[in-house]
Amino acid sequence: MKFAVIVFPGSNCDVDMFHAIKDELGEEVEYVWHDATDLSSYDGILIPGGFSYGDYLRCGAIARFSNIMGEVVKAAEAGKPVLGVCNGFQILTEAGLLPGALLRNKNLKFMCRTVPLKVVNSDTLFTNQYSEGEVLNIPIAHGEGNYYCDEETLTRLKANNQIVFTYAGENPNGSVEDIAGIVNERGNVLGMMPHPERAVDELLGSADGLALFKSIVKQWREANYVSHA
Ligand SMILES: NC(=O)CC[C@H](N)C(=O)O
Repeated sequence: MKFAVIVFPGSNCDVDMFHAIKDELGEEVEYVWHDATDLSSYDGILIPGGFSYGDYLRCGAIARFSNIMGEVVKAAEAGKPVLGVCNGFQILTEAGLLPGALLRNKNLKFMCRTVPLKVVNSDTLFTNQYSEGEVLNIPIAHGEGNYYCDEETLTRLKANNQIVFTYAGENPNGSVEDIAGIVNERGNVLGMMPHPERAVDELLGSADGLALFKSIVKQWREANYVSHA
């Protein structure tokens, strides 16, 4: 399986994401600069965290207009897995690929720590290697991680099982219903504030994020299995 890690000016988790895929997962991965206009040769699209365009005007608000985003939309429409972590999640909401918005943390501070994260839906292509209700240790590092959506959207998210992760301990940022990660209705676009790519080896303090990437690969291999019998 071949992944693209999209790099914007100001991305700073691109190297961690690349490392997670190449060294920990052992899959193919390439950096793709935000100016590129073709993602057709990639099977999975990863939008890493960081401070794209210095977080002006809002986190992700400028990155959403980069050339590459038209291709990210195409990939999502084609059913390819698209994962946005932290700034990546913010970009996906700004682009309209995921509902809702990420607001300033309720305490107005940048928060950087490992939090307990609950797997609410293990029936997605991103979470099939977890069990429902499992609690993971995954780092957060954000200033605008306070997930907000209106009542109608929340009702829809619940009805379609689109809430994938919630904060299991104290809600660190004020997110509606402790939401930490959601998928689109089709289930192939995941946005999450915590950083699974920073939790792929016990040496980093946790390896709980690795199964997320393994889930993507497992689903892809099953979907693209070619019998030579
Ligand atoms: N680690 C990140 O991706 C941070 C995202 C964004 N710059 C924020 O502070 O909310």
